[in-house]
Amino acid sequence: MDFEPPFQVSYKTLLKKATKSDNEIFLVEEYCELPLINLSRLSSGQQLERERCMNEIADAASRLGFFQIINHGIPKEVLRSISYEQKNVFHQPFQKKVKDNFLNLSANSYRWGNPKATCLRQFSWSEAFHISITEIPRMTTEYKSLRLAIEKFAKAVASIAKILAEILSTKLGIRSCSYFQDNCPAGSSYVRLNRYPPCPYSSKVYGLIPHTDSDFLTLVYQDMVGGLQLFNHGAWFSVKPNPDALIVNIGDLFQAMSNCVYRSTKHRVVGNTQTERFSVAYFYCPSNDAIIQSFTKPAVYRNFTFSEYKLQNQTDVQENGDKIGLSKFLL
Ligand SMILES: O=C(O)CCC(=O)C(=O)O
Ligand SMILES: [Fe+2]
Repeated sequence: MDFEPPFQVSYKTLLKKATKSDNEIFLVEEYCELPLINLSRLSSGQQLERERCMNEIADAASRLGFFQIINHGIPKEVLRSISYEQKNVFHQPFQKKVKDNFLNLSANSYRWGNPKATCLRQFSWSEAFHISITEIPRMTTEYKSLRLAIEKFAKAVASIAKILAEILSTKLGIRSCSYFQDNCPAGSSYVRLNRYPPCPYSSKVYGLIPHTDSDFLTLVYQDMVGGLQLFNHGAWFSVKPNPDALIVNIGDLFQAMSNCVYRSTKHRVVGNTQTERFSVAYFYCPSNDAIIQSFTKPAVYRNFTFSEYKLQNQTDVQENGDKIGLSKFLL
């Protein structure tokens, strides 16, 4: 199939190790029931219902760093349309997808595998379009329906991200917090379209390597294939797909800002030998010069700007093949 990235050819030496290794590291049997939060209660006329809903959100963010939301208000059509369009774009010929001006996005927007990986555990058997919200309007008209689908999805999810961020900061005891309003303009966030092609070594090679997200919050819409796993109390658990839910996870910036009250939980994706998998992630981020500081004292991490954080992560990936993250900013 001409749309498949040439993993086997380009990463031959690395993948040879997978055929030799009999270390089946991803056989996770256990499912993790993510807290399922009904967001419609936020607009309930009853104060008690609203309070309960907000407490559940804060509780899930601190216990697990992951939860699911239902009745989130995103029209089914918006989700159906982004799913359809992302499948279509990933099924374009590989030679087209790798061209710098494909979709008229910035270079390096399309990613596959990991050119910096020096060993299997740094390698991801997946492809993605990483898109800054500011780039969406200039996407090529040839893919107008994709552009519209991303635009609608991003707009709907952005408003949920902002509401969740404000609830989480209120629950830290911060009153009338305008931080997100002031520091997270719509254009600073990102959408990432993910595709996990069938992988012949799926029990030995990651779909997406274990990582934490470098943002405040991530919202993910996934198909029904499954493969997302999270690390909790020393073990990996699979997340059961729910067609009506979006997954929310806390990113590093909220962990820093909350002095570790909210958890940026490590997660990964395990591929499938037979079936391709799709997901769309929305990363709720501040502007580059926003200062990330803890709301409460004493602080666990030193203050840093978002661009400083991204630069440090990039350097770490260059030098180690992997992100080190917040531990570099401990006081
Ligand atoms: O595909 C998924 O379910 C998760 C994707 C993810 O973790 C990411 O893009 O950061
Ligand atoms: Fe992630």
